Amino acid sequence: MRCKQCIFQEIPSAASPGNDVRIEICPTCSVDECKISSSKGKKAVFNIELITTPIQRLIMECFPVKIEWSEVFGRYLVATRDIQQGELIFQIEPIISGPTPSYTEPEWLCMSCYKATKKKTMVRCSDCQWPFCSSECAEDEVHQEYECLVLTRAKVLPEENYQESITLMQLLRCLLLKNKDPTGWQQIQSMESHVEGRKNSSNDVWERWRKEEIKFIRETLGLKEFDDEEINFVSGVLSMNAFGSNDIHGPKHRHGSYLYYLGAMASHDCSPNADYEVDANQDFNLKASIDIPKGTQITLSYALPFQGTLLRREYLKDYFFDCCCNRCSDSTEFGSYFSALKCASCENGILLPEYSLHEESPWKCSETLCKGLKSVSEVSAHIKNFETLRESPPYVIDTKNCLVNIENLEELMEKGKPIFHPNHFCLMGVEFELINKLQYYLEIKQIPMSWNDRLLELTRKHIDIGQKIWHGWNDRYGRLLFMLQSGLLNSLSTKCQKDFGEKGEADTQRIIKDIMRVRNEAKNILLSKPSGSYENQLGLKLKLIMDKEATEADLIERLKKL
Ligand SMILES: C[S@@+](CC[C@H](N)C(=O)[O-])C[C@H]1O[C@@H](n2cnc3c(N)ncnc32)[C@H](O)[C@@H]1O
Repeated sequence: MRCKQCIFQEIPSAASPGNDVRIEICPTCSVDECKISSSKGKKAVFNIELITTPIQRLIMECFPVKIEWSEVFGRYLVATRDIQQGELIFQIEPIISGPTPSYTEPEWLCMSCYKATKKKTMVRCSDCQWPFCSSECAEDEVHQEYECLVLTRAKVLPEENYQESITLMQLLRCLLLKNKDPTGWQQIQSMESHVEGRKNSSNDVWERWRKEEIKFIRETLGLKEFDDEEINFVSGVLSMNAFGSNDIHGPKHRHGSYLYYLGAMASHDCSPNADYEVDANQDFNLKASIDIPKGTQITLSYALPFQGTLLRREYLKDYFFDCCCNRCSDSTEFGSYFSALKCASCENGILLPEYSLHEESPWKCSETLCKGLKSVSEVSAHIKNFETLRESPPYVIDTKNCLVNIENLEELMEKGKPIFHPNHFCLMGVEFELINKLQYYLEIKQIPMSWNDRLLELTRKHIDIGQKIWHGWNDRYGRLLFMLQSGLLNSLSTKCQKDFGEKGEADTQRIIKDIMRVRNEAKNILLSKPSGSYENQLGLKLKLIMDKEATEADLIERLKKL
């Protein structure tokens, strides 16, 4: 039997027969007796066999997480030792993965890597005719061993109902685990599926979808061995536990969905202390965004951290819990005022919910003498109206004419300013788009000084507010630091042309120090991202620059030559 914590140490003990063994801890790890119990209140057992396979590739001697259980969270991950910011906590292989439909890509997806594949150049499976982007991908064993035979036998071609079939492909693969991979199947059986919650939900989308799934598996594919309940359960597991590939900025986005046993144990927090990446091998990499002390719960964000509390909590209802994390409990969201509105009844007041965890709470003005008040539906309507405006011409992204876009984005923000606090997520969402546009102009060296100043102003603001709501290392923070250093460098090169070595020298030295500091942090964050991702490419670019300009003196030399 292996140690529950580090997984690697064999424990000399008489394991009880069957799969469920009492948890034992090796002397290296020795901590208190584990208190894991199942959510259904069964006795405290944990099937260690279930987690040995996916983590064989772990290189750590002592495993840095353990699973605990509470009434509120169900099972969750806890740090078994201090974990450092940026550290890879663990890396695991998926139980199973599958494609997810893409509403942005007009092409089909490769059944192996899930990237969009051009119909002209794709390779079809010689048996079932489903698409692959290359002959290498067409060798995919999962496809051959799992759905290929079923699709061939049922004569289901990609040409027919492609969107529906592709949406259900991972469900099919999961169900086929039952015979193909009993360990994976057992892992799935232990996962949260909220079957009852989905059944009783007032949202009739679940019900309609449930019928579609059953029809596809049992009728279209003829797999009568799976009954409604089983299909329902596995579908719930996928909805609650699967991870999307988060490489949306990469050169070729994978439209994939991945199920990981230990990954699925991470609980949610709107200001999480960890982040994940699905790497090129489809492995799940859990990384610490901040220092995580021993005994702390390790959390991910299931919702978008760059949305306000109302929207995040609404989204999390699909996971069947009301989020009560520290960020949701604090109406100011750690002093960021990310959801705050301006009071319409006085000059300086801001509107915030009186009771932040209470859905129907009125939003009240912060000024003691002001009676300014809005209902939650009025607040939601403001957000909805602004989002609708943002998605309508001329404010939608116009890739052909970026110049108009910058002016339009500024104009859109002007429209929101009378309603929202300057740090409101609606305004900051538009600002972030603006930052990216300005950065584009900076890269092609067509940025006037006034735009560079705007880029610096916005980047600093987004770093400051972003770190309040999502502390530490994350993709957005890394990208913002990259933009900040290039904006600073640009301002310095213009400044140097004017007064290098004269009255502005102290100022120049300060900016140079700033650039070196920002570059170092940006490089560390960006290079920790999976190779091939947009962030990693930025990191490599920065590394090249930093190799040439390793010291402040190198940077000054370069500036002098400009
Ligand atoms: C991906 S699973 C996490 C593992 C799950 N707790 C288990 O025991 O299998 C997601 C589910 O965990 C629970 N959960 C996660 N984070 C939570 C939180 N912050 N508050 C309450 N429940 C949470 C919810 O039931 C949610 O649907």
